[in-house]
Amino acid sequence: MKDAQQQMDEIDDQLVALFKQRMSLAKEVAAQKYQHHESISNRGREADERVRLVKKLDDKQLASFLVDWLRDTTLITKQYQAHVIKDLQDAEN
Ligand SMILES: C=C(O[C@@H]1C=C(C(=O)O)C=C[C@H]1O)C(=O)O
Repeated sequence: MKDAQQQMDEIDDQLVALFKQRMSLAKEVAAQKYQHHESISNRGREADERVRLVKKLDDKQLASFLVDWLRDTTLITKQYQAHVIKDLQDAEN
């Protein structure tokens, strides 16, 4: 049990590094969306990614849990992008 929990903590360390990387890229995408007056949400891309990743997971039992995880991740990403765009707007005024 201890060993499994320790391994989960190590995975969390990797997730934090990946979270930071993903949010940094989301910031770049947000700036491009702001520049081109595009909406934050891209439901088509979200749906395509969901299909691709569920296929990649290849696990029927885990599929709906992955979909929930992706939904939360995408929501948090879009909240961050809204925050980034607000900062860009404020900087212009
Ligand atoms: C990161 C983007 O912005 C939004 C967030 C996404 C995500 O977190 O996967 C996907 C599409 C968009 O709704 C993007 O357009 O690529």
